[in-house]
Formats: sequence, structure tokens, C-alpha cells
Amino acid sequence: MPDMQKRPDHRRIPIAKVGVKDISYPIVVMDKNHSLQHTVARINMYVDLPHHFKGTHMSRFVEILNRHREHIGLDKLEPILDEVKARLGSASAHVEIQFPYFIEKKAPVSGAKSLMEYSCEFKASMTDTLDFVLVVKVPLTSLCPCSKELSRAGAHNQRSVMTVRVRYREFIWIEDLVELIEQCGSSPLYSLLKREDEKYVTEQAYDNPRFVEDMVREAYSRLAAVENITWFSVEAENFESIHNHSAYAAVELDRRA
Ligand SMILES: Nc1nc2c(ncn2[C@@H]2O[C@H](COP(=O)(O)OP(=O)(O)OP(=O)(O)O)[C@@H](O)[C@H]2O)c(=O)[nH]1
Repeated sequence: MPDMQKRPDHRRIPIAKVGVKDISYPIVVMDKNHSLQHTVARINMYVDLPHHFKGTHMSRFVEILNRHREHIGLDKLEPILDEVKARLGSASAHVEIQFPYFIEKKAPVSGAKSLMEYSCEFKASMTDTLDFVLVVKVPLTSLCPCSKELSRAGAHNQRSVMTVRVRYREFIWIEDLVELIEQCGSSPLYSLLKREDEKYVTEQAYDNPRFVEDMVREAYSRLAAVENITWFSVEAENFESIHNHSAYAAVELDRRA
């Protein structure tokens, strides 16, 4: 059969990333309380393509995933990327694994237990060495300090999402990152709250007003205190309840040099 992909291309334009996107696949994640958690990820896999080739070999990415189907997890990223580079003959390879991760939380007063979903991502790239970034999105409540100061009663408050990205030396639990980031808003979120819990989190948020700037600065201080973390970035987005737009802030620290 003719192999179109191997044919030459004469435009002299190399491609930084080409591959497959949004493959739904089962994976296994290390769980701090239950050793392993099975979840379903959306996976992207890319390689670079030199200017002289017409196309990459898309089927090979899926073949490699299939070979590791019994256990695709953090420990497999390096072998998978090595294999992708070798099989596709590329100088670099990338894999992005986005998945929902569940943590059991206890409501603050009643102690009622429920599962909260956190969107996470493993982002790994390899040229000569492995570069790995763990991404966790943490939803929170934020209450506006300005609104509290100005208003005779109440203060506008909303759901916020903080996105933390970290590079580190020694393994970091998703649970520990979530706990750290949950301290940075006005109140954490829970899937299940009884009336006594609702009163508690409402008052907790009122007692801890935070601008979007306060949230990223708080996260910066807490993450910078963790020596194991060599690089991080934090974004906060407040889905403002008094506007039809968001308030946004971002910070970054790079200690890799
Ligand atoms: N490169 C490329 N392939 C595409 C695209 N869209 C679909 N494909 C298909 O991906 C399929 C698999 O390509 P290859 O991996 O080269 O398939 P193969 O030749 O059977 O596999 P190998 O023998 O391992 O090279 C082909 O049927 C392509 O047509 C595209 O935009 N780019």
C-alpha cells in the first residue's frame, strides 16, 4: 500500500507538534488514601516532524498506548515517551493526560462525607530528558473585600477556580496540592453540605474576604515555602457574580537555574 506520510514535502517548514488529540483512555493514578484510583483520561500525544516529511504516523501513537493498556500512569510517562520517540523517529515527544480525580471530603461541621472532583493533568515532554508538569484545578469560593467594606449588608461572592502547575524533584500528592490551594480562597468547596455546614462556610467566606490578587499571592507564599517544588505557576479566575466577566490573576516562580 502507498505510504503518503513518508513522501517528501518541499515547503521547508518543520512542525513543532503533530499527533493525536483527545483519545479517551483508562488510566491509574496514585491515591494518597486508597493507593490507586482508576479514572478515564483524555490523552494527547505529539511529536515534532522534520520539514522534509509529509506526515507523521498517527496509528503508532495508539499502538503504543495499547501496549501499555494494563497500566497507564505517572510511572509510564517516561517509557511511553521513549517509545514514541523511537517508533516515530522524532527528536521530541509530548504526552498530555487530562483526567478527573476524586477526593473524599468531610463537611466542616456535620462531617458528612462526599466525593469532590478535581480536574488534573499530567503534561510530559521529552527531548533528551523528561520534563514533567502536574496541573491541578481547584474550585473555591471567593468573597470580595471591597464589596464587604462598601456594603451595609452582604458582599458579592462567587465560585473561583485556581489552576496550579508544578515541577518538582520528589513525588507530590494531588491531595496535598489541593489542600494547599484550598487555603488561598475565602472558603473551600464541598459536594455535600448540611444546614449547619452551609452556615459555617457562608460565615467562613465572610470572615475571609479575598481579591483575586490575594488568592495568587497567598498561593505563591505557600508554594514557595515547599523546597521540593522547583517551578510553579498559579492562576486564579473569579467568575464574578456582579459582572458578566471574570477577575483574573497569575503568578510564577522558577527556581530551576
Ligand atoms: N499523518 C496524518 N495521518 C492521518 C491524518 N488523518 C488521518 N490520518 C491517517 O492515519 C492513518 C495511519 O497512518 P500510519 O500510522 O502512517 O499508518 P500505517 O502506515 O498503517 O502504519 P505504519 O506501518 O506503522 O506506518 C492513515 O490511514 C492516515 O490516513 C493526518 O492529518 N495526518
